[in-house]
Amino acid sequence: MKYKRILLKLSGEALMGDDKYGINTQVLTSYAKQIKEVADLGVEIGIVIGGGNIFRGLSGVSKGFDRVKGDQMGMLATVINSLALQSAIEGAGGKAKVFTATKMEPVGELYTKAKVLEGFQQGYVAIIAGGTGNPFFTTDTASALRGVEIEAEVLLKGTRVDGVYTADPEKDKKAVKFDELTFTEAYEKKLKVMDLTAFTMCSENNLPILVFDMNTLGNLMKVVTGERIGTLVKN
Ligand SMILES: Nc1ncnc2c1ncn2[C@@H]1O[C@H](COP(=O)(O)OP(=O)(O)O)[C@@H](O)[C@H]1O
Ligand SMILES: O=c1ccn([C@@H]2O[C@H](COP(=O)(O)OP(=O)(O)O)[C@@H](O)[C@H]2O)c(=O)[nH]1
Repeated sequence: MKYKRILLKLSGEALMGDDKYGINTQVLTSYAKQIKEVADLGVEIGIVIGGGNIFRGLSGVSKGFDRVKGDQMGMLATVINSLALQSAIEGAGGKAKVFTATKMEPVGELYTKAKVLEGFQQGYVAIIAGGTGNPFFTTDTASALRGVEIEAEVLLKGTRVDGVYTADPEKDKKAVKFDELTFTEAYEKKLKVMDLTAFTMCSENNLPILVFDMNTLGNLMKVVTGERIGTLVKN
């Protein structure tokens, strides 16, 4: 096994699959299955999930919402996705707890590092919901923060592209994939791996990021067992 403790960031937008909005059951089930398989190996898994499939604070602003309210709506959207994922992991026969950045009992327990580590010892996957709890941040930043806090060995960014490219592969067919690069290279080449706040947090705290395609069944297992897929970004 390559990693014993991971922080998995799942994009809310990827959860839509081919739908226009919300949660696609097939994608959700595939995520849950992959997570359960890896948890069964004894890997300790913290998960931060986005909310872009339901609501993004910035898009609220264009509709006339106050930014802070919009961001709070976005953070609540991540809680909705987290509950769906918890339910799907349980449906697949696994064990998962939801922790929230702000008080929300009985929806989830208030997040603390200690509670997450205790959950790991009891064999639970820890879904850490509600972003950072603060507006003007993203779930990328929340995943960097929680990853550093829980002392994960790597931040696995599961998304719908299979790594970091010389340009956005969804827009530029000639883009070439990197197998590995440093934080400095990614920064200088202005490659969109994560937003800069998240990126800096990882770099300063020496938390490597591995970007990989989570929408292909079995990929999470490959990553955790050390098969070289995706792109590794490190110091
Ligand atoms: N240099 C790049 N390498 C890889 N993906 C990129 C790059 N630039 C932009 N992207 C885009 O970033 C997306 C992945 O980021 P992610 O945060 O998971 O998506 P979202 O912002 O939709 O939640 C991809 O769908 C891809 O189109
Ligand atoms: O710490 C956080 C995390 C998220 N958000 C809000 O939640 C929304 C959904 O998160 P994100 O866009 O990161 O989700 P993803 O792109 O991964 O679907 C964001 O647009 C923000 O409005 C926030 O305000 N603070």
